[in-house]
Amino acid sequence: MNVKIEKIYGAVAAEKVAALGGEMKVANELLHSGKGAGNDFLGWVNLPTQTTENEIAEINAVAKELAKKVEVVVIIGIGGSYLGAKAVLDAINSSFDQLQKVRKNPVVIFAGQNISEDYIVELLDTLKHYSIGAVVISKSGTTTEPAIAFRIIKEEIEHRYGKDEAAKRIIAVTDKARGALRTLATQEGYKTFVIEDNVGGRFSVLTPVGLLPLAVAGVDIESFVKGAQDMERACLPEVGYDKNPAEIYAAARTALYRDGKKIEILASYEPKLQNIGEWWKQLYGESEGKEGKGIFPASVTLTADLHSMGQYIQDGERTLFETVISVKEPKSRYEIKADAANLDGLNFLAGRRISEVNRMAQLGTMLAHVDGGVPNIEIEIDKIDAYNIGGLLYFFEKACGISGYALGVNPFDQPGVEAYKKNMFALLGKPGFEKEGEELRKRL
Ligand SMILES: O=P(O)(O)OC[C@H]1O[C@H](O)[C@H](O)[C@@H](O)[C@@H]1O
Repeated sequence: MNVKIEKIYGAVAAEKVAALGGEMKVANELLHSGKGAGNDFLGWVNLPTQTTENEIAEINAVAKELAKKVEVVVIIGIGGSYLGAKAVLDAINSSFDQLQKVRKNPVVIFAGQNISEDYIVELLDTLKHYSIGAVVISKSGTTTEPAIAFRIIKEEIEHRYGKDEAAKRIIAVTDKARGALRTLATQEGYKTFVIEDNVGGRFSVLTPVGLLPLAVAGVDIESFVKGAQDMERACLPEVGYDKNPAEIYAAARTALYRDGKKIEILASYEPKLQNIGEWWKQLYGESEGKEGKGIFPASVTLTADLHSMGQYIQDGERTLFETVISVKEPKSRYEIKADAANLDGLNFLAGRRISEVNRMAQLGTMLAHVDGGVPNIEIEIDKIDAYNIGGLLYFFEKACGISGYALGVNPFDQPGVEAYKKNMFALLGKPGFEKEGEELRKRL
């Protein structure tokens, strides 16, 4: 991985960014010494190198067992219990995975990430035609959205296969002792995997939360973890600032934020990485957005969004900066052909690869945005595969911890998320919320 920050120097001087190196180092050291805020949630820091071959083998074995039985696996979860697996799966699988006629692995789909009645009914209707299983994921075991979806999918599986067989088609990933899902899993005899207490949801993609769904879908989780392990080593505080990708990225975005750039747009020219953006938004949004502070994380997929958001990025409020995930080499190869009529005038591209056109679009856009007052950070990965994506996600986690400490917040809590939950329960008349419900209804 290469983190290139030269294209921000027009907005903040190189010396100003470099001067933050020491501060980033201190923040990075805090993540390892455990002396910073939220230090009971630092289990993710050394997680990749602590993951054993046995743990990976067990996840693969359980996934294989389930995959043998079913055509479709419904992964139920929300937030950190959903976005990581979704992001990696989309990045690694064929863009048209669900249309493959010959398949080695079950189709993996997601539920519990919304409360849409239409979504659930359409899901149940579709599942009728397939042999199904489920992986239910909730760290707390009490989150409403996945709990509702699981209640419904569990009933469907039990109805179709009976309780005993259902217990073989359902796997739970949750807290080791607490929460309704743990109680239920024990009672029903589900196979379970544990999310350790010291790993927060948005930092849990390298635990069974991410690894199990990925294994079910046939992703090489060994390489995924290996990529994260190598990145863990590359981002250690012992690695000098100049060579430390997480510290460099954290310094660049911190410098820009302090200089008035309040919005970071994560961009990619590979549509498969779109959901990496969604995962990244939770990671940075929940970690930094508190106490009236924090960079607002947004994302775009280019070139598609150049035809929608491009205008704003080029000419709108100058509070933006852009971080581009660029990919050195595509997996495939396709050359544009010559056309005798050349009505579209594109024969000048004949014999050239589509990726070359994409590359020039990327380079041209970067310069246009920089000229328009949008500083650019480039995060370059070699290719989109399990190894490189594992590394990319760990890199973002590490840089997030460092940035959060530099911002002066606890990057590992999310107190603000409770506000909507309280109101929803009150409006739904949950026992214990009667008075709040009455007050809220008056305001509607
Ligand atoms: O895994 P769960 O406990 O179900 O939590 C799922 C998600 O919902 C919460 O409200 C938090 O804001 C997220 O950080 C978390 O990832």
